[in-house]
Amino acid sequence: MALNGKTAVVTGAAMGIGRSIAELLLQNGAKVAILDMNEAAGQSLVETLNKEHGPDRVLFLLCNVESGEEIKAAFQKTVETFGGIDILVNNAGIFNEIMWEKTIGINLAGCIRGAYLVIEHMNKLTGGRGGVIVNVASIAGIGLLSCCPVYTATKHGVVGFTRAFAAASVASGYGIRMNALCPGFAQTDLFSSVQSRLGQFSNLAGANQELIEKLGVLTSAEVVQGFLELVTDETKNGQALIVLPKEKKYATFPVSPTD
Ligand SMILES: NC(=O)c1ccc[n+]([C@@H]2O[C@H](COP(=O)([O-])OP(=O)(O)OC[C@H]3O[C@@H](n4cnc5c(N)ncnc54)[C@H](O)[C@@H]3O)[C@@H](O)[C@H]2O)c1
Ligand SMILES: CCCCC[C@H](O)CC\C=C/C=C/C=C/[C@@H](O)[C@@H](O)CCCC(=O)O
Repeated sequence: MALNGKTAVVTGAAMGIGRSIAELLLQNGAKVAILDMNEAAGQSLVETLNKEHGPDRVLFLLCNVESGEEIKAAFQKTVETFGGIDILVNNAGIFNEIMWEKTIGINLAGCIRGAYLVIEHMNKLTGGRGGVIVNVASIAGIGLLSCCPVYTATKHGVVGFTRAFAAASVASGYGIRMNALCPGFAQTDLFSSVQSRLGQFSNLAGANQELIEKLGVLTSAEVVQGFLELVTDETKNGQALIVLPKEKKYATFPVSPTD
């Protein structure tokens, strides 16, 4: 899929990985709706991007992905402004083992909520032009991170949802691809604040630090190169792309648990 002229919606795009994804999409000629619950950061980013990319290509919409109503309204505004939605990036996420139900509500339910609400705008069976959804999971969606069982569960959930939805979309003729981006540690606000949000497993902070030193830390710019591949390569559907500082590879899964 060529990005030029396409319309993308990116959740949690006021900063961090989401911001880098929005910038990459703009650099490649797409129009972008930035959804975030941080209004000050979102408005300030749009002012910067308007100067860099010209007016009328970027839109900030205040939206908490915990609310289906807010997501629905933001998608509607995007369609009215840009004429449709071709790409959805479910990126909004938090790391908080203390507020674990909120973590599930944002990281996993927020992703499902976004996907199910964008179907009406993309589904070829109901007059849409098809599209692609990328869910920002994590390598904690493939392997475990013992310091954060709930974060790990949400990201495993995102990967499972991605694989099953992709198969369901093919079987149903929706014309919507879905892939999961699975980065390792990346230098963002989420990453910097982990220590104070480990809750009952803060005793495992040291072991986690050793893992960080072993795997290294990605820049957001490195993460988004993987994203570009998942969006533009039309052969990729139901894939989970692992991105680490020195390598990029697709996750493999057993064909069937009974094999
Ligand atoms: N930083 C890492 O090491 C890392 C690694 C792998 C995957 N990820 C995933 O990447 C995604 C982005 O993380 P990041 O590191 O850029 O985080 P970040 O904290 O830097 O940015 C997250 C953005 O999401 C927004 N947000 C949070 N909750 C929201 C909500 N309910 N509704 C709307 N917006 C909301 C925040 O306001 C912020 O702008 C997350 O899903 C995270 O799990 C991060
Ligand atoms: C505290 C992490 C905050 C950022 C979370 C991000 O989503 C990044 C996750 C990055 C790395 C995950 C690595 C998982 C590795 C496992 O597969 C395994 O190799 C290591 C198990 C070590 C352990 O017991 O925790």
